[in-house]
Amino acid sequence: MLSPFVELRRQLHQIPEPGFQEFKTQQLLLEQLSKLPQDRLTIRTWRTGILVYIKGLNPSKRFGYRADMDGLPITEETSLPFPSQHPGYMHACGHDFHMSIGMGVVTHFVTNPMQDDLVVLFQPAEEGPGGALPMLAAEELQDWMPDQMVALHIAPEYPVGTIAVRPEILFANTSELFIDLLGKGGHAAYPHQANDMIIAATLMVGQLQTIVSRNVNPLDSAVITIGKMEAGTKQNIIAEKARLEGTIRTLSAASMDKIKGRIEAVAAGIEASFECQVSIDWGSNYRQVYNAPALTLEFMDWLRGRDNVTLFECTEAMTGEDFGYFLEKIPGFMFWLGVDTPHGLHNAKLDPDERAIDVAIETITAYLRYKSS
Ligand SMILES: CC(=O)N[C@@H](CCC[C@H](N)C(=O)O)C(=O)O
Repeated sequence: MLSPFVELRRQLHQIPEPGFQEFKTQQLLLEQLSKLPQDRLTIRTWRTGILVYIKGLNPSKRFGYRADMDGLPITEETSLPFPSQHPGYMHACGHDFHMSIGMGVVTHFVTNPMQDDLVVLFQPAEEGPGGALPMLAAEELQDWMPDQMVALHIAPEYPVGTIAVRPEILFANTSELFIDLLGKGGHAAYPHQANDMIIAATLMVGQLQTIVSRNVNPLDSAVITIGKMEAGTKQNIIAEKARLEGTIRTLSAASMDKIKGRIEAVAAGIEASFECQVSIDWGSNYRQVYNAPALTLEFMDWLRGRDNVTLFECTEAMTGEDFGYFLEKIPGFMFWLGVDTPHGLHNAKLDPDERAIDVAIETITAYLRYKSS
């Protein structure tokens, strides 16, 4: 028999939706919540997100667990019997896991309350444009603000039963990057009468790749990835426009500022040499995920005494997470949950091991009960 939370994960897996369009996801979660005993439960919605309050027995503080909700624009290539029913979208970053674990935590505490209160936040739009910052500012959260936050992220590279974490920085600062190049289109046979934005954009991609290697201190990790490039309309027309879409990752805020300055300088150079216009949009920016040192070390010590999990002290990762905004305001931490699959995050074949769902629910509920006693 499948655990109800594995079953829920499979239902969620079939309905991945873009950020702030998680309508079916919200409805499914609300339906699940309505089946639970209601005496300790208060539910609020905010945009496509959900805030769930579970009253404790004799509360003196309020804990928070956050699960992100959105899917990614990826066409699923798994051979799962419950694939995405939304063409071109997939839960390829584990948010289906994060939500079903969140529901497992809610279900546990409505039937076995702890001393303290708990707020479980189902947060939209983690992949972009970022739901954490506006959710933190939402009226619906102000009188429910937790005193401590916990969140997790699935980790394909670790076996089931592994929890990987570290104090201080876990994930990088991020900035999206959208670059539009506007030149002059023309006939393929008359390049001297046009400004070809395919040539300008490809040169720009090459120049962007020199920034990390030449301008950033090698001891301070940074990444610039261009993940999408669009240009042109037909094989014999010189492209008037090109667009590059990417992301910047840095461990330090200073490197982020420096990289942005260098990108502007590269753009000015391309404008001068191609007599074109280059405009840059930094999209959404996420703060680093900074795990509160004392709480994280205490969690790690507590994990060492558990026999259903193995603790691994990991290094920082260049992934980003808008949970960093929660940790900027509220002490807490994020950890990696091992789900043992050869395919990485954002891969069309990602197939995390569902046994990790119960491991996570058990670990989070036991930890919160320990903290609440
Ligand atoms: C855990 C994870 O994969 N998070 C995403 C966050 C994306 C932030 C933003 N859209 C960007 O691309 O900068 C990641 O790609 O790390």
